[in-house]
Amino acid sequence: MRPNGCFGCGQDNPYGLQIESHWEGDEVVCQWTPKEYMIGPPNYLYGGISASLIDCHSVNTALSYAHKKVGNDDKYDRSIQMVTGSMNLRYIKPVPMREVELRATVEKVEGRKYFIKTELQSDGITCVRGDVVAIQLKAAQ
Ligand SMILES: CCCCCCCC(=O)SCCNC(=O)CCNC(=O)[C@H](O)C(C)(C)COP(=O)(O)OP(=O)(O)OC[C@H]1O[C@@H](n2cnc3c(N)ncnc32)[C@H](O)[C@@H]1OP(=O)(O)O
Repeated sequence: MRPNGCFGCGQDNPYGLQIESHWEGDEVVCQWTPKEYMIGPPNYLYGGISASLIDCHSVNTALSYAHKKVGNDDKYDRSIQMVTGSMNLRYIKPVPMREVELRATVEKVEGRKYFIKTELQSDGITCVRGDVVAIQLKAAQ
């Protein structure tokens, strides 16, 4: 989707995280590498960055799923808009300052609410687990 200034996924935001999420079977996956200034505790990623990664990846999963539901797999429809309604995170292990992988699944959809489960992994080990409710905006329906 262009133009896109979103801090999480916007390719047009030079200060953002610029994540790229794609389907892999029933999961939406993203590989991403932190910049050195995104550090929190010594040698580990700042927790707020993990939160932002999970937030944006989850909302984009819901957004893409909503497109698929109406048979639109490849073209961004600006009338379908999502925001984060709530997000619950469990920080299980500190996240090393190297490539991470995000893996999201759509757990269920209730009306305009999309329940997304996302794991942030490092070397295949789950470090942060997120439960996100993305809400489709009314005006977009
Ligand atoms: C380009 C890619 C975009 C990526 C975006 C990255 C993620 C973001 O940063 S989004 C920004 C952060 N989020 C926000 O600013 C959202 C602010 N909140 C709002 O705008 C509104 O409260 C909004 C849209 C969530 C809900 O408002 P509204 O559409 O009027 O909802 P409403 O009619 O009251 O409720 C609809 C349903 O959602 C539920 N709901 C409402 N708010 C929440 C919430 N915060 N958490 C969970 N469920 C909620 C309601 O219970 C209701 O459920 P049900 O139908 O079962 O009764």
